[in-house]
Amino acid sequence: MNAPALAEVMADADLIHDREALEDAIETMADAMRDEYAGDERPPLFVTIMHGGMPFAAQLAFALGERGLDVEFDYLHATRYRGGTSGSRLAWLHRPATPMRGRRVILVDDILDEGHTLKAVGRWCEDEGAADVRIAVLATKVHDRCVDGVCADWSGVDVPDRYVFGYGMDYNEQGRNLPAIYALGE
Ligand SMILES: O=P(O)(O)OC[C@H]1O[C@H](OP(=O)(O)OP(=O)(O)O)[C@H](O)[C@@H]1O
Ligand code: HPA
Repeated sequence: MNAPALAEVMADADLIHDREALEDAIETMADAMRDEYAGDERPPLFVTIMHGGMPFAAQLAFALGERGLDVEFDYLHATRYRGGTSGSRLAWLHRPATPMRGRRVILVDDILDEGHTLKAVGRWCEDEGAADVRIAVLATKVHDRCVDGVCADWSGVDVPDRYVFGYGMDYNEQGRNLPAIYALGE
């Protein structure tokens, strides 16, 4: 069966965080991140987790640049939801090309939900020899199902324990470019 169209879903959805709130949260996060890396000789490796992390990563990168912190870009694609609303086995679609050995790595993603994605990706970076792996997410979902030992070093906003979309996050591959976060109607 086809998923409902975005317009239908939006009619029932709740606005959770508007664009202004998200942009403010990103600015605040950039202040803290700049302080963490300001004294380093080499720029951190800023790894965007596709697809969902892309809009947030772009905005965070500009906010860091504005504060004088250079970052080196790479990206990876690992997916657990594949357009659906519940997670399954993690599939790697692309791994970063930049050698991780000795690098300080920032993993940049839209949401920390149950944490399986960031746990697996973080472990892979460590296995590749990263000196330090930190996590920056736009949103953290509030529940008690997060895998042990995974938490974001920087998180913009909390979201309720509902399926959320917008600002990079999809509802059946729709709505990623909405400039706010919504929750599916209950
Ligand atoms: O904490 P978890 O429960 O592991 O879920 C979080 C992950 O799920 C989403 O990715 P998704 O698998 O939907 O891939 P996509 O970004 O390409 O949509 C999101 O972008 C995170 O990477
Ligand atoms: O609530 C969610 N929305 C979109 N993508 C996600 N990936 C994990 N949880 C979510």
